[in-house]
Amino acid sequence: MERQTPILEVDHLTVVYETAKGDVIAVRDVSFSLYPNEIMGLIGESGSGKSTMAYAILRMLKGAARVVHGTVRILGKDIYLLSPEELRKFRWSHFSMVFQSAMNALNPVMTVEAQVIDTLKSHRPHLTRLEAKERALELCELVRIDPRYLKSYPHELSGGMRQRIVIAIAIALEPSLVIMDEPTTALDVVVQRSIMDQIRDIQMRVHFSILFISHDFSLVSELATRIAIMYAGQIVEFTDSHSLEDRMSLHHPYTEGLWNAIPKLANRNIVIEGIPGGPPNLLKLPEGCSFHPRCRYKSEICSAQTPELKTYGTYEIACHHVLDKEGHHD
Ligand SMILES: Nc1ncnc2c1ncn2[C@@H]1O[C@H](COP(=O)(O)OP(=O)(O)OP(=O)(O)O)[C@@H](O)[C@H]1O
Repeated sequence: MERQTPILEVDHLTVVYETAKGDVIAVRDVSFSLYPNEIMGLIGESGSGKSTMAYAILRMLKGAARVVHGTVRILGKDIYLLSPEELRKFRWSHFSMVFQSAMNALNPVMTVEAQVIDTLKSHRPHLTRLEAKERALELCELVRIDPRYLKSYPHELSGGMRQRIVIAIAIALEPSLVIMDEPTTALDVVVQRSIMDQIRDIQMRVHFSILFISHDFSLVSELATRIAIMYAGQIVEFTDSHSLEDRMSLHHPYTEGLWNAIPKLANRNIVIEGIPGGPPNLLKLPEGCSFHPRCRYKSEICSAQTPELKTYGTYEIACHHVLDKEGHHD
């Protein structure tokens, strides 16, 4: 299939937190592209650098965090070369975001309708109030919220409804890219499921690309077609979600560990295996492959040489043993 021009291009991105103890390299030389209408998942354990990468892409890093290398292009524009005013115009119109905490994203002293209209009018000043109100109604329909809630304040809505409103605001200006960072994590499982279904439904109706960040592998594998697996600031694998289960032996050992840690309904008696050990200290990564101290397949080369991402069919995997680890399976 011939690929279109990417919506998002991340090229050799490296982000550090400058701390008294030294630079914490939270994102290390990450490159990938996201294409029109594509939903790409980004998963990894807590502390692997997912949120830092999201904030870097959005040019929203704060405090001690710095992009020290690499570029981020959205619709071909290097967003770090935009002036603050250009960035303000570009954000929401071309890319937007949905974070975990809807409560923090919404203004507690404005009605939902005022907030939707505010976003619309600040980027499309020529819209009349009536047109903005009509668009707010349309958006309500899209996220399946009864329009009467437009007159409510955020605290009057449930967590799931608030998150739907945040999604409505994120897509209000028809951006090409929406970055979602754990958008359902704060919600209970039933609401989480309904929001996931809705995200898929909205994306099919209005078409935009999504970078969906989560630590929940099963959630991501249901939504995304392509998945990036992040470990200690690096992408160690790009995989497609269709054949995940069938070909588990042909994945990075970390991917295998994350997958095996998911409770499977069909196999209730199976003991869930976690990944031994914990994430490495980002101030001082292990030599060679940073996953090797936790890896059951490791050999001498793993502590001596950093594996590069290599292509295996539709996958890219950074592991010295991906082809021979099959024989190690119990
Ligand atoms: N302000 C900071 N100063 C120093 N290090 C930080 C700072 N914020 C984050 N880090 C470090 O950067 C690394 C990446 O953090 P990040 O929050 O991006 O990971 P994450 O994968 O999104 O984790 P989570 O799922 O818990 O949000 C972590 O090891 C974290 O300790």
